[in-house]
Amino acid sequence: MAADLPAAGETGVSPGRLNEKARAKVNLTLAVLGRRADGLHVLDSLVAFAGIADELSLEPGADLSLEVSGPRADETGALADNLVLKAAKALGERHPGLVLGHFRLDKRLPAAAGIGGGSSDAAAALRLLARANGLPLTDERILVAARATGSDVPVCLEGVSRWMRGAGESLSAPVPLPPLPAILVNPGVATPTADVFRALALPVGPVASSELSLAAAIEGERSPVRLIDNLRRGGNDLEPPALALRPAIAEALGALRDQPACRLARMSGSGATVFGLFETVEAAVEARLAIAEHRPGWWVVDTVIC
Ligand SMILES: C[C@@](CO)(OP(=O)(O)O)[C@H](O)COP(=O)(O)OP(=O)(O)OC[C@H]1O[C@@H](n2ccc(N)nc2=O)[C@H](O)[C@@H]1O
Ligand SMILES: Nc1ncnc2c1ncn2[C@@H]1O[C@H](COP(=O)(O)OP(=O)(O)O)[C@@H](O)[C@H]1O
Repeated sequence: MAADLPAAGETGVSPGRLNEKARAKVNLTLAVLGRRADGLHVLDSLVAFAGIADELSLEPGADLSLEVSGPRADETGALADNLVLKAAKALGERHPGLVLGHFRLDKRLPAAAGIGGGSSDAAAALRLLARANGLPLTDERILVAARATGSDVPVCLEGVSRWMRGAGESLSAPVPLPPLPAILVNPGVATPTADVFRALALPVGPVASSELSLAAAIEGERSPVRLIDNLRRGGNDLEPPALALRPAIAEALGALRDQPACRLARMSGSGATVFGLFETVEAAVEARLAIAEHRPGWWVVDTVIC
């Protein structure tokens, strides 16, 4: 797939192709604290990133264009609606004369899967444009463009673990986590985010939440085992509506829980991807092999989350 879009800036001297990884986002916990008058939901979520990633590159130039290839290219929808282009245009509107260029996306992560593939691609596009234009990632125009592109894009901008609050616009300082051996399992059912929030059927206002803030318990934790114990005290409030819409998610969670070494199995974001946490990489690989053997149609990868 390829398309050319109108020029939106001056040609800079091409310093060559720039590359960025767009890592999968994982919501280790996700509490829904209420619904705002604008309809968006107020979240409190510990967001981390996995090693598995899409690859995005940019050949800087005057014209904005994108080509998408890779095993999951077909899932990204219409090229003109790609979040890479949305992010680039959002920044171009706020920065006249921005050097743009030709993006190439190698799409490996499933789309509409709760692991923010599109958001992470959009954030990688902003990082590439920042590099091509000599802008710091803290430039206000980049932050505003990230927010305008999607709720998950700001946290994906630097791609380090943080508490994400509000509708994604409020981020904590980085929360360093020990590397967590994990597997990601997607049972092959696209799960649009808006459908899952709608299924929660929350009225506008706060919800009574019994969930304790885990921030203090997790701060500075260097032991994966204790971290997983604390994460177990949290949850994902989007699991019940997502499971009602997509029963295959319950099967994926069941497959993880059947693995004796799996210490925590939970859905990420609005699904349908679920993650399992393990104490060692070897245990994660063994579980990945076992699940993949029984479910050849599912996307099952081992990775490390941090
Ligand atoms: C739920 C989360 C958790 O990280 O992840 P995903 O499941 O999408 O990966 C995110 O908040 C999703 O962020 P993102 O995927 O960027 O969503 P957006 O495009 O901004 O919003 C899509 C739609 O979801 C609903 N939405 C989104 C975020 C939010 N806090 N409240 C909402 O109600 C709205 O209906 C919105 O129109
Ligand atoms: N680069 C992209 N990668 C994936 N999906 C994209 C991309 N650009 C636009 N989309 C659209 O955005 C929707 C949400 O994608 P994604 O960010 O992967 O899901 P989620 O919000 O569940 O984490 C997809 O259904 C797809 O139509």
